[in-house]
Amino acid sequence: MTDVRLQPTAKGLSGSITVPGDKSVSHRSIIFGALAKGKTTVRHFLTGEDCLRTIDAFRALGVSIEQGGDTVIIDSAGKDSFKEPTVPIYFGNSGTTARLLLGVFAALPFHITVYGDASLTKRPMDRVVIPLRQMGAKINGREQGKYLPLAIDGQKLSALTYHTPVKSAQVKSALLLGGLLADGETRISEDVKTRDHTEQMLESFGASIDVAGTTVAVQGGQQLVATDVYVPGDISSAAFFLVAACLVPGSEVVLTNTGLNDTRTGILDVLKQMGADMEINEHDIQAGERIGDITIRYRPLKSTEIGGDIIPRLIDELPILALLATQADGETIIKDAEELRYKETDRIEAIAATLRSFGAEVESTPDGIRIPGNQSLKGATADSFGDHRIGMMIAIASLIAKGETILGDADSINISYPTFFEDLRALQN
Ligand SMILES: O=C(O)C1=C[C@@H](OP(=O)(O)O)[C@@H](O)[C@H](O)C1
Ligand SMILES: C=C(OP(=O)(O)O)C(=O)O
Repeated sequence: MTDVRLQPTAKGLSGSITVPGDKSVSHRSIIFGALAKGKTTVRHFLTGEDCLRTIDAFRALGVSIEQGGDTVIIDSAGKDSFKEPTVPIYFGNSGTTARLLLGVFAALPFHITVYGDASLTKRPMDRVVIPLRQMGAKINGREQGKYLPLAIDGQKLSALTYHTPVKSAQVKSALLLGGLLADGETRISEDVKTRDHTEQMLESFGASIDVAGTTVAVQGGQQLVATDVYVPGDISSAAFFLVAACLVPGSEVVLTNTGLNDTRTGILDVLKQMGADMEINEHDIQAGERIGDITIRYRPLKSTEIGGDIIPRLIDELPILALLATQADGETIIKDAEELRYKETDRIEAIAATLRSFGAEVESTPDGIRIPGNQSLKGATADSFGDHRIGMMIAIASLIAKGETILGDADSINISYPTFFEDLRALQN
C-alpha cells in the first residue's frame, strides 16, 4: 500500500514511447497458446499482475510457460495434456482471467476451485455462469454461483445459441471458449460489437469462425495450432498519456506501436470530437490486430457527450476521459455506462469521489456522470481504492492540480501498467 507524492508538471510532456502490451490480447495469448498444440512465442506481453494470474492458472494445469521480461514461451500439447490442479487457482484482481477461464475450466474433466481478491470477489460471475450452465456446466458457489469462490465440476459441454444481455467481451469470449471445447456449433450474438480480440486470435491459431455483424459462431472440437503473437501497445494504457498531452500546455507526445483495433478506439473518436490536435499513422497489422503511431499535441478542447454504442469501445478509458472533461469548454455528459459499476470499483462513484477530492464539481447518475468544464483542480490526497485506472487517473490529475498530490495505494497500477511512472518520467524529461 504505497503512497506516492506527486507535484504539478513544470513543462509540457514530450517524447515518444511504446506503452506495454495490450492486456486483453496478452491474456488471450496465454489461453490460446495453452489450448494449442506446439510452441507459441508471445512478444511484447504485458507483465502486469492480471496477466500473470492467467499464466499461473495454466501453470497450475501443468502447462509449460516460460516468461522472461515481455517474452513468453508456451509449450503445450493441447488441452488433453492438462492435469487436474491440486490447489485452488487464484485469479487475483483480474475480471478477464476469471470470466474467460470459467469458460475453459467448465469444459475440462477436472474439479477446480477458483477464487480472487476482495474486489474480484464482489464482481458478478453469473453473467458467464448462467449461460455456461445452459451448456451443461456444473459450477457452484455463493448466491447460486454469482460470486467467487466457485467450484467447477468440469463436463463435456454442449453447444449454445445465446444473445448476451450485457455488453461484455468477457462474456462473449467465455462462451466462445466454452463453445470451442464443446460439441456442435456455438453461436453468440450481442447488441453492440464488443472488443473482438478472441475472434481475431481464434483465427490466427487456425480455428475457423463465422462472423456476421454482431453474431459469432464457432464449431466445437477444432484443434488450435500454435503460432507466434506480437501484442500491440495497449490503447487503454496509452489513453493516460493521450489525455495528459491534452491537459498540459506545450505537450507533444508520440505513442508508437499502439493497438488500433476499431473495437477499442472509441477514445480516439471522442478526442477528435473534442477538437484534439492528433494524427494517427497506422502502419501494421499483426494477427488481425491493427497497429500504428499516435501523435498528439496540446490544444484546448470542447466538451462532448459520450453514450450509446461507443461505450463498449472506450469502457476502460472513461475514468481518464472524465478527468479530461473537467478541463474542456462546456459540460460533458457520460451516459449508458452502468457497466462501470461492475469494474474493480464502482467506477462511477470512484471517478466522482476522485474528481471531488481535487476540488471539481461533478454529478454521478445511475448510468454515468455529468462533468462541468473549465474547472481548476487543487492537489489532493486521493486513494486509488485498489483500482489501477483510478490510480493512474489521480497521477495524471496531479500534473495540472495546484500543489502536491498524495496518491494512496499506488501499487494497484501494477495490475495493468507496471512501468507507468517510468514512462511518465520519460515524457517529463
Ligand atoms: O475482454 C476483455 O479483455 C475485457 C473486456 C471489458 O470487460 P467487460 O467484458 O466486462 O465489458 C474490459 O472492461 C476489460 O478491461 C477487458
Ligand atoms: C475492467 C478491467 O479489467 P478486468 O475486468 O479484467 O478486471 C480494466 O482493466 O479496467
